[in-house]
Amino acid sequence: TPTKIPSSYPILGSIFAIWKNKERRVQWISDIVTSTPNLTFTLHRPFGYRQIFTANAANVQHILKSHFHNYHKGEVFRRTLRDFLGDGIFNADGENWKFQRQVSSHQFNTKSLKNFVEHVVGVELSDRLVPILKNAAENNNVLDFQDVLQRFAFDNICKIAFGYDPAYLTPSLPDAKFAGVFDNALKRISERFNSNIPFVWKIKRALCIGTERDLKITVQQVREFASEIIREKKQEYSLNESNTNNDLLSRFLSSGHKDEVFVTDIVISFILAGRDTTSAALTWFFWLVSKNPGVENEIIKEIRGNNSEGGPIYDEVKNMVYTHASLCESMRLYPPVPVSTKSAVNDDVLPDGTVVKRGTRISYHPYAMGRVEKVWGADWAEFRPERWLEWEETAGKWSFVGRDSFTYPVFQAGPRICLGKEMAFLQMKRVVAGVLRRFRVVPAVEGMEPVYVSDFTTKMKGGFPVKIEERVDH
Ligand code: HEM
Repeated sequence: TPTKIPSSYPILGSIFAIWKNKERRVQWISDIVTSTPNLTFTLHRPFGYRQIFTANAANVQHILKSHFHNYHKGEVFRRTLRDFLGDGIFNADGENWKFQRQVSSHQFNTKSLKNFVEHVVGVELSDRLVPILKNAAENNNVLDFQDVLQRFAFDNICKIAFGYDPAYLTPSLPDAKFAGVFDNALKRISERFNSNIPFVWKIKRALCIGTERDLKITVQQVREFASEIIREKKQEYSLNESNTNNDLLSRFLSSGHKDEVFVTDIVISFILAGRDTTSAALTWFFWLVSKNPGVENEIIKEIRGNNSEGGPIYDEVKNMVYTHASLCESMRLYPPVPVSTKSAVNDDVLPDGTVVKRGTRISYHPYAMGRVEKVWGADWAEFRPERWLEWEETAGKWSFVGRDSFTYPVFQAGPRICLGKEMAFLQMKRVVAGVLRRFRVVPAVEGMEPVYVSDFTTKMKGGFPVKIEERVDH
């Protein structure tokens, strides 16, 4: 294919092309990157700002692992997000990052994960999601499945992060105050990244006008809400030092970290990480499955093979190989985090020869990487879980054949690989089993082709309207 690199002009850079493609930034960059010989290109933004995009696995390994110390979140990223995320793990580099990573990692040990999938996810599923689906099936209602899955994930992550249940997924699908303000704050902060002239937001912030004024208000609301819960927790602690709650906040409090601002930062980062990611993955997954009945049948065979009442738990969920492959395959095409950006600390040269100047922003692009023909073959556009599987003739079952995390960096890779990866898979597989065992999820509009949009994570534009059918043979 001929390369599609946009024209660039002095001072203005490629502003016209950027502007023209602003509604489909991710797909546009993906088309360009996959058309270049090295799977790498440099976008010239206005005023001399450069940004390198790459879908080259050797470059990704270089940035995320072998030269990890040269690629930070960096000051631009940190300053842009600081008003919302403070110094939470998502917005931290160096020692501060290391410390948070270390304390939080205990939240993801086998015992915590077991508890999470059996209790937190299990209860949300049986007490909330299944009754809502049953009701929709009986009344032939249309549900926005994206919204339902976001509510599910929000309840879950709040319980993990600070042992608080916002009860966002209840039959009336209420406006939960915390979720609402969190959403608004996120939308406003991502506008900073998407503005074409990078410093305009700073002027607006200094003057406290427009979107920056709204941002200030919503961020304050998020933080007040979080602080209130934290204060309650601290009080619980002072009354009962031996409290053995297993949420993340309790873990930080019991390790002696009681600085309210700092623990608020931590909690907010975790909510951001765990909230829209699994719901985005599942939304696209259910759409793809609805279009591929052969895949749906295989998944159901696997779930029923597990055979436990009320849906499979920890060990069985772990063993759902075909479902695991189907989730990997849907995230290859629709990665919840489509692009992730680092900043070079010093001058460097990437393995493909691309020269990187100190301070340059460099983004690896999982969305493009799932579309590279040389890697996935001529049928890359097809949803085919079997590309992740091998049939073991003697055992009579599938086994999973993973890709290395640099070819498939959907969860990032290297020292900062997603902390919640295993938790996310457990949660998603439990939801898939709990839903598909009993229901069919059918797009309300036949032949629907959703529009992929993204800020930090991806969404289906306008939601995913579905009808729910209860299986007669469940
Ligand atoms: C399908 C679901 C998920 C996907 C695709 C995903 C993907 C990612 C990606 C790409 C990053 C790197 C972001 C960056 O720094 O640019 C990341 C980081 C992170 N994720 Fe996930 N994530 C998922 C679910 C979760 C869940 C459920 C949790 C927590 C409960 C979680 C916790 C984290 C944390 C704490 C980090 C920061 C790690 C660090 O900087 O050291 N993630 N994730």
